Amino acid sequence: LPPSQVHSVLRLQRLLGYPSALAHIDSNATQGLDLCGIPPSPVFNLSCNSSAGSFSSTIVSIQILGNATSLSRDFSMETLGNLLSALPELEILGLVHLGLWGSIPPKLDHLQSLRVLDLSENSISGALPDRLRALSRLEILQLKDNRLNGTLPGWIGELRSLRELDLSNNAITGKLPKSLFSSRRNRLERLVVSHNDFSGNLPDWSSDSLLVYFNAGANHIGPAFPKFGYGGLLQSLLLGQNDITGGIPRDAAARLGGVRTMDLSYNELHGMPPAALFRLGHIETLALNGNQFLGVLPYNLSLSPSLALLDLSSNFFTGRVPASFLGSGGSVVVRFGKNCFATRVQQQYTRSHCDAAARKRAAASAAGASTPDSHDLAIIAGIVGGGIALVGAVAVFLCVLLRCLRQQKDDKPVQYAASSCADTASIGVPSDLLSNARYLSQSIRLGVHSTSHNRVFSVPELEEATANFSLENLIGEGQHGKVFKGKLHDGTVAAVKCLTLDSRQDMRQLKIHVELLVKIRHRHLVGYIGYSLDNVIDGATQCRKLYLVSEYIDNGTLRNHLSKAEGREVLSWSQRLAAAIGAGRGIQYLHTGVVPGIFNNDVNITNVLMDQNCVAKFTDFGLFCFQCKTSSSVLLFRKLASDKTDVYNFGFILLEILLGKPPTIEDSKSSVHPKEMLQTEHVPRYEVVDPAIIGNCVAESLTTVLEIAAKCLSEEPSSRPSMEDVLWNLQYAAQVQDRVSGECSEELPYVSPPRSRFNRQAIRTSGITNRKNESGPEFLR
Ligand SMILES: Nc1ncnc2c1ncn2[C@@H]1O[C@H](COP(=O)(O)OP(=O)(O)OP(=O)(O)O)[C@@H](O)[C@H]1O
Repeated sequence: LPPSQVHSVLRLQRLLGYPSALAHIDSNATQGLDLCGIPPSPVFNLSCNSSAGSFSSTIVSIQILGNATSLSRDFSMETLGNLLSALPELEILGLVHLGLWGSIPPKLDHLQSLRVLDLSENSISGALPDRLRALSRLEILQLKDNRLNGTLPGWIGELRSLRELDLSNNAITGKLPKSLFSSRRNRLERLVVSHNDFSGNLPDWSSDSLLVYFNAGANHIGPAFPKFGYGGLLQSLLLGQNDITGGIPRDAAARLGGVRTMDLSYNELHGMPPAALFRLGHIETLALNGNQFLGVLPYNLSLSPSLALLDLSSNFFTGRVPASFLGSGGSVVVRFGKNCFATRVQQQYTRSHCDAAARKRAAASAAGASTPDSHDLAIIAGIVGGGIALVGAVAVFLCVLLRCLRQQKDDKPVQYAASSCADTASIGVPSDLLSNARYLSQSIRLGVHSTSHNRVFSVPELEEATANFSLENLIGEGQHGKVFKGKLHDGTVAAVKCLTLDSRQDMRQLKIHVELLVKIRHRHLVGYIGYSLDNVIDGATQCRKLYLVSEYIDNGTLRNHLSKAEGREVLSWSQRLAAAIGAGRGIQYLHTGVVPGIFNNDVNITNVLMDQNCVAKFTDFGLFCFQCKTSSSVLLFRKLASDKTDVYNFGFILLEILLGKPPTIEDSKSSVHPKEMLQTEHVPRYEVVDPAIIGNCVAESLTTVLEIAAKCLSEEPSSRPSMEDVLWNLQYAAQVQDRVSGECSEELPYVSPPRSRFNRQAIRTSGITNRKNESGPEFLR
């Protein structure tokens, strides 16, 4: 390399605060430094080109993946721009998760050969500088997860070579430029602008657009439904959480014939979705939930055979549930709760709830407060036939009224009952699609780390990481298989779990499921970093291997922390509550934060791992369908599973934190099984509680946990509480404890006293909490 280029790399290393990705570059050894010879790794890649007949090379690619949260005050984007402009042959530039801050340096326009520019996951602010329009060879522009603002310039769609643009998770405002949607201007196939502040209608979509993937979820796009050209190539249309109002035009299905994933959830769509939408030839995921659709779906509504997930929940549908939604044996998951269907399946509201919404909509249409949907418009057009506007308005009113009346007549009179089930639906986290990147951004919003690691590993890579799955690296073995400790290429220490699969299992569905699992991120879940699916099928067993790679959590299980082993102090009552709340939050996220929910999660105290900061993290989730002998459909599994098994098993975790040891008959001082001690006929006794917590544990707090544990362990699933209810009680218990003892276990929201007081009287009189401390709170003695 010419010395000037070596110098630039060394200056870059200094400017970026010596990130660990560049640790192997000796900044003092300018002489003989072979930058072009450094082998590529997942965090650093530098490649060079040497032209024929020339003795020197030139740098054509630099990719650095950092782990910084922010760079020092001395950092300057301008300096970065100057420095990079000294590498004019650069074709690929990736500076990801390095904490870069400031505006994009205009000088990047000197990099005329640039094909890939990736500055994702930094803190870059400001607008896109106009001078970047000179980058005519740019094919991929990734600026996601930054703080960009301002409007999106029209020239962005004029970059003739552009194939992929990702601006998600920024604060960009204004309309999306028309140029982005025309193949005459660019080669764009993938456009991701989700989680910004874009507003206004989308420009008409020309039929020659090459877009295959379009994600503009979580903006303010609307009110008009976008107009798509016929015969487009679009496969993923993600427009959830926007402001699109009115009906879905009847010809939308014909225009979107190739779509596999369609998310229109959480808009303000109303009327009736066209039946053709449900029958799209390639559709796999269709999310229409969280809108204002109303009316009666045809009982014989047919669904496309390719459909795997249909979400119609949280609308105002009435009448009978279409037969296809309840059909058994198929692999489609249909969510239709929170409507007013005449069924007790999934949670339904009473008919009056939906009728009120229908009246409101009719009134709004009549008052012209909202745009009438296209169907209404067609009828108006027919009636009015180009007549006077006033007559038109009256006609709209009459028409809507007539439709409502006809609809009421058609609906069979059914007794609608409000569901008595606890509301386990999503709270705050919107429904989502299996393949939607919003999972990641939601997770990031929930305060979790970069997801850059998620990837497919090769088997040799994992063999290298675990020294050929050597015994020294074996951490343990559970019902799903062996777990090994391993060191990945980039130095990350990971746990590698080997699962055995029946080769007859539907690999496509399994892959969808695993790809979802590796995207899930939550503070209280051990994240899966990636996976590897071995293609070799064992001739004797007809099984194949799946390796799941997850974060390595090295502070033992919650069970380890309840006994004095390895010089560890046992957890206090507050700490036990914090751990239970943490694990519970992780499990609740699996039930309600992912759609369809993930249940039957092998909830078990040895699957609650403690990190160095004593934060509890639940692991092994989503593995219910991986046993070798099972060949049933993954999606069907998910459809049939419920949260009540997890709640039951969570009861055992609560029991163990109370007892301080595994709840087995042999260990119990009593002849009654500890679980039964919590039931009505066997009132809990003082002796069952771990002596280590007696004395610092507030009686009210303990009683609350005893009660909710007893409820979780009810034999009858319908008597068990939801995870949300359990958490609510645990938070109350922690709050009572912390207020009195002054221990602060974790930041907890304030909760009022528990709603359900299960068998409180029996427990109170059992001798467990009946001694009042004169000087204040009741401590258990
Ligand atoms: N991500 C991880 N980091 C550190 N240790 C782990 C991790 N995952 C599992 N382990 C450890 O590996 C061992 C085996 O775990 P595994 O989950 O397979 O079985 P288990 O929890 O003991 O039983 P079960 O199969 O019933 O869940 C346990 O000791 C567990 O603590």
